Amino acid sequence: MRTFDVVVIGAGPGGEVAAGYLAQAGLNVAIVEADKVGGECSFYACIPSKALLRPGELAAQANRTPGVVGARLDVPAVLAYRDELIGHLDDAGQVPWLEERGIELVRGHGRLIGERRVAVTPPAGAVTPPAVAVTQSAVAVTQSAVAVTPPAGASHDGAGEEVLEARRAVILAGGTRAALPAIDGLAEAKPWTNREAVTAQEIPESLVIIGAGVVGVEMAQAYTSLGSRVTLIGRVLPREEVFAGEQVSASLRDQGADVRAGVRAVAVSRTGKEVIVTLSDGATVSASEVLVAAGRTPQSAGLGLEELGIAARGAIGVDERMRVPGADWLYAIGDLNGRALFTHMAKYQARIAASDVLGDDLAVDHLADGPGAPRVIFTEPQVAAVGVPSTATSHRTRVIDVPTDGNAGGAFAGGIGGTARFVIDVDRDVLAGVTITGADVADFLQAATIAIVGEVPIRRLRHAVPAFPTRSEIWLKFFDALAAEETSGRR
Ligand SMILES: Cc1cc2nc3c(=O)[nH]c(=O)nc-3n(C[C@H](O)[C@H](O)[C@H](O)COP(=O)(O)OP(=O)(O)OC[C@H]3O[C@@H](n4cnc5c(N)ncnc54)[C@H](O)[C@@H]3O)c2cc1C
Ligand SMILES: NC(=O)c1ccc[n+]([C@@H]2O[C@H](COP(=O)([O-])OP(=O)(O)OC[C@H]3O[C@@H](n4cnc5c(N)ncnc54)[C@H](O)[C@@H]3O)[C@@H](O)[C@H]2O)c1
Repeated sequence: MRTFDVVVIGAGPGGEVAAGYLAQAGLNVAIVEADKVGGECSFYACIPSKALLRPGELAAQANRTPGVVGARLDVPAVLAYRDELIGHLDDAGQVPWLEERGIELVRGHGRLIGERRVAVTPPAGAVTPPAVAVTQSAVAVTQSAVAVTPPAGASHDGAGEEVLEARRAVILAGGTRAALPAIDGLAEAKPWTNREAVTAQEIPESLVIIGAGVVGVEMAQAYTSLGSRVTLIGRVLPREEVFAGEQVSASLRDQGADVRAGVRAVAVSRTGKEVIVTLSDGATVSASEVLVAAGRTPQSAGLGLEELGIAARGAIGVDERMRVPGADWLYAIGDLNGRALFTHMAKYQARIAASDVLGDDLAVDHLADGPGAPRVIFTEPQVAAVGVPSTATSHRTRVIDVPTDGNAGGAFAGGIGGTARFVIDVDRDVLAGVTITGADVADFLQAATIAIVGEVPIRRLRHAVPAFPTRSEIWLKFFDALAAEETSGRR
């Protein structure tokens, strides 16, 4: 048995940042990873999806710009660029980051076998790694060859397990996998999940997407731009401001996608090369492939939690320090705790958990976590939002909408339009939520996040002057609209 100060299970963005933070503080840290260092984000989620989206976004923007004609995609080159960014599904490029910080990487599946004890089962076929074919699609994904040689001093039981002991804490950071909803025939139809969608080597002639949440709309955007005939099923971005879903739907339709927002998928079947999806209104849609984008399942089963008396179904509940109630040595961060399924929030929670292990207090009264966390959806238009939508707050609010491109800077922005909505908590005189749609609005979000997390009073915020001619003048338009309302209210 080897002993460390902290053992982290899962080397996605959450686990890596927690391990890095603790190692830099001088602690002796092990990180256990069953698949790829870098996690879902690096290989099957954020990075490849954005690599597929960005070229189409740029080409569309260029073609909307007066004086530019004929920008178009070279699809094989887009896929090659994506493959390069995900290291051809080999995590060798990620491991040095751990090594440089002196973090011990232990390959295998980790599970708790007692207080501060983790058993690691080496990956199946660890000595001669097999090629794992993902057969349900045009994709043949070969897992990176990971030879696991037991390190000096390691002790293994008869099943090849190694036991690690943590002096201080265990941090669970195992993330999620795509949920397969109970739709008749879905599993048998071998649907694509996010993994096949973002690693495909061929673009199917047509694609039907079940679920129009974040994964659904981003993949609808990407595959439409890459030449697939896309049908998107489900209410579009139901957790965001209604106008955001409407604008994204309208834009996808303009680009040629078939958006069926009022229905749900109720049955799926595959006949030969065709998948047929039956909708709740009785209609059917056929396509070459079906992508299920209907939410995520936390990877909490098989972690040994039930044996420790901790509920192990679904997301693992945590307090504001990311501690699992009833076990002061155990933390759960990132997607696994279900609070805010974003890479930046996994990394944020990692810093909170690590600082708690170190006895510092980063966690006091923070407003950044949970459903109001900052988020950007990389469609055309992009949707950048932080805090609560106007429909989801119980406070007395006032809503101010201004056009995203209704300022001098917007004249150069590619002509896609969009809306910037500011939701004011009237009693506290602070912003409760901001949603901005439009071309290239992702980086607008941080100003709104600072205003909300900093609880900057609106009367103070008016003195934050945006430069001319920048698109940040949406803030000026917001203050103008607010002043106009106040003036007319006084008359
Ligand atoms: C298609 C798609 C696109 C996305 N795009 C974005 C985006 O643009 N921006 C954004 O902020 N978020 C995005 N997300 C969400 C983002 O991917 C997640 O929020 C993020 O990956 C969560 O990080 P994590 O560290 O919690 O978990 P993960 O990245 O899921 O990593 C968990 C790791 O733990 C390992 N593991 C699990 N259980 C065990 C175990 N028992 N033993 C050992 N190892 C284990 C897994 O193999 C994995 O490597 C996207 C998600 C999807 C599906
Ligand atoms: N840009 C980003 O930051 C980004 C990108 C992708 C994913 N993510 C994260 O990943 C999470 C998971 O994304 P997701 O899209 O899988 O989940 P989601 O929860 O955002 O959306 C899933 C949608 O599928 C719908 N659905 C379920 N069953 C259905 C059916 N039978 N027919 C039609 N619709 C059905 C649900 O009602 C829901 O609206 C997101 O919440 C987000 O936090 C972030």
